[in-house]
Amino acid sequence: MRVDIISIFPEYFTPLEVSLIGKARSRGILDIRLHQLRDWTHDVHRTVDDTPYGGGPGMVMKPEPWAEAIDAVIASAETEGALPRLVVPTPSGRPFTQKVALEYAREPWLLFAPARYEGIDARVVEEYRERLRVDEVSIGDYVLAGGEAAVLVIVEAVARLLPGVLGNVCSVADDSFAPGAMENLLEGPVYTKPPVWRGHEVPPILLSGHHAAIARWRRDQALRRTVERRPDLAARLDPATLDRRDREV
Ligand SMILES: Nc1cc(-c2ccc3cc[nH]c3c2)n[nH]1
Repeated sequence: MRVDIISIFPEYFTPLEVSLIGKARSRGILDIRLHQLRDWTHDVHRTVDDTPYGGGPGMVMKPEPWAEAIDAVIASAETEGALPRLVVPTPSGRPFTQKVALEYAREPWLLFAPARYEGIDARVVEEYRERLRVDEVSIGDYVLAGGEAAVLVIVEAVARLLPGVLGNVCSVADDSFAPGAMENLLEGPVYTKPPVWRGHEVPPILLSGHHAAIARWRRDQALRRTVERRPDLAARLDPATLDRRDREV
């Protein structure tokens, strides 16, 4: 997968050089390319923003630098054999969920446009909707100072789904929210050695070796945690699933 990120703070993405993503890049699974938006300005101050039409606080990102940067990145579409999906993080976007992460993980090429200030002139998204698939996505109902942190979140959530990135394939299938058995379910508690730590014992079932009973216990813990912490997700569960939780307690 190729990932292009255009930003006025490319140094924000240094974390993508370490850990799982860093290894995936060195193994050629991920090809992440960073671009400084200001390289597509033509004034001495390398200006990327201006005052908002209609008044109001803050500044808006000018359309020209973004369009020149995006055009430059997608110019290599011929060699890529396809155009990228343009992803624009914004508080007003569609929710970025595990389902969307799985969708993105199937894409050969993602192009991220993290904004700053009050956002990017709306005509940029309008312009590229004619040529690209454009997604305005939100990573949650809170407001960041810019889109870079959202891009880090999205890239990590997507990269870990790519074949070869995570060591143990099973761990992806068991993710919270993963389609199938874990859909709309939170993961339950996890434990490792020592069996007793500061007087806290590991639940005995986990040391029993009874794999079917352990699987049932884990699902029950996931159901309990979901009902307690995320009633909105629990409401989507099959009532029979919830009933079974009660019977198996
Ligand atoms: N989910 C979410 C996205 C954002 C976001 C995205 C881009 C910009 C640009 C300036 N502030 C921004 C905030 N906040 N929260």
